[in-house]
Amino acid sequence: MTTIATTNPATERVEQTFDALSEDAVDRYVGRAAEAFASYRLTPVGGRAAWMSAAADILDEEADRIGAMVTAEMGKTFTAARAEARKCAHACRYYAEHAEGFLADRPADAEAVGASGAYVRYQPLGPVLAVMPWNFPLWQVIRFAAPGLMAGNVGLLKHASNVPRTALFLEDLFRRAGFPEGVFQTLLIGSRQVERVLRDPRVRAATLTGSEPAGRSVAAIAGDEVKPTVLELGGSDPFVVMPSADVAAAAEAAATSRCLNNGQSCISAKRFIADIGVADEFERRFVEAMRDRTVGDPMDEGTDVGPLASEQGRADVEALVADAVGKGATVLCGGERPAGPGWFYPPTVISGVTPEMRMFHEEVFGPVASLFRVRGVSEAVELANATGFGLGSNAWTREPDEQERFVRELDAGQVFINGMTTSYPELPFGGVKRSGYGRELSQEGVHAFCDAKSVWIK
Ligand SMILES: O=CCCC(=O)O
Repeated sequence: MTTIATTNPATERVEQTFDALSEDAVDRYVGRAAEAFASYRLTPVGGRAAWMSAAADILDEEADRIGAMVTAEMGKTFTAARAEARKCAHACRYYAEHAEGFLADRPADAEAVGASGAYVRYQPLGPVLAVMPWNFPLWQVIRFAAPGLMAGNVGLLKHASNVPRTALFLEDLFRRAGFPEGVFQTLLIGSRQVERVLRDPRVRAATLTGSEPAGRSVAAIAGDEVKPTVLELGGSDPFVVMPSADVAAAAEAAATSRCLNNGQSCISAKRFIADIGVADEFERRFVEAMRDRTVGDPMDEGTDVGPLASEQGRADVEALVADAVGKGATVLCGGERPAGPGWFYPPTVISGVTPEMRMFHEEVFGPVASLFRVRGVSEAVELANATGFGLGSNAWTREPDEQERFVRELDAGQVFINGMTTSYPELPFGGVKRSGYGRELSQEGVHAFCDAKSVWIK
């Protein structure tokens, strides 16, 4: 039985528990979604845009309150939680402004197909089940919902069980913004109830951001039902530093990326690969920057790193570090949990990580970096790609030829040169290999849940 509860990771105190919906209730929610879709799909895009802009205004106006709610549920710093609310507002506005263009009919060569007119029309799929994680509990949902709803779909959210207040807030947000009843609903359900919803013929597609096992399971059921899916799974992003790089800037960005969201972001850089020409300097600066991060109360605006979201999450990180150290790796900073309540874990840098260690292959979902040394671009690319994941990637070099090689050869859905991987509504987001498939955000995110209907007229 899944516990749906708000437990403050900084205090370990359970603040509120929630009952999961009964099967009958879930059935009513799905029915309401199907009914809402029948009329919502016909609403003009301009009307949807007005509601989406209203959602953006609420997110901006209430960013402080929303931020405090998120911090209390999953432990990210208040500063980061408030920034997340504002980023969501920006995304809602972006789709309100651009969706009409993304959804416009695309003309085709009528003469070539023997027609007097031919074009492609983008039409919504229907109710989409969104299975979402706790790490960016607002943003991960908005990343689907803003483009998805603008395209005329309706959403059913199954959020992670540790962020129920945020999940309910999101339903309320879209209702208050003016979207018709049933267009966006939160299902407070456990993961065992997901299969039934996904197999319901009224649900037409699914999107999942989360772990690889969860992705496999949802994709397998959806495949059996012949329903499309978008999967955004884990990552173990490389961060390469070459001799021509601005090493000071790279080291600071490296620490920011690794400590982002208390180390719990799929696109945090996790494996730091420095060319031998700058490895000593990079290591010194990076370890210093990681040591300088302030760990503490996530509500305090001076805190850089709050607690991990769960006790299990911290135990998983500790097990990966212990495995590496037990097999000969060296801890350069951090590596010990602090005393006292809260699921804190300090920024940690580890060198000497080898393929025998779990950390070499697995995603570390906490502020722990592994450090490697290579000679030249070919070795850097080989090591960067020596992972089953392929979400984001970062390379620091001022040499145009090297930049082009990293762009071409890194196996990842994103490559950032002289910067850290970040998601933007303006750019498609997603992974390759075991990091998933399909794209969210930008025009691709709108089309992900559309049928491209070919129209031929004589
Ligand atoms: O955890 C992965 C998503 C992070 C983001 O979209 O910024």
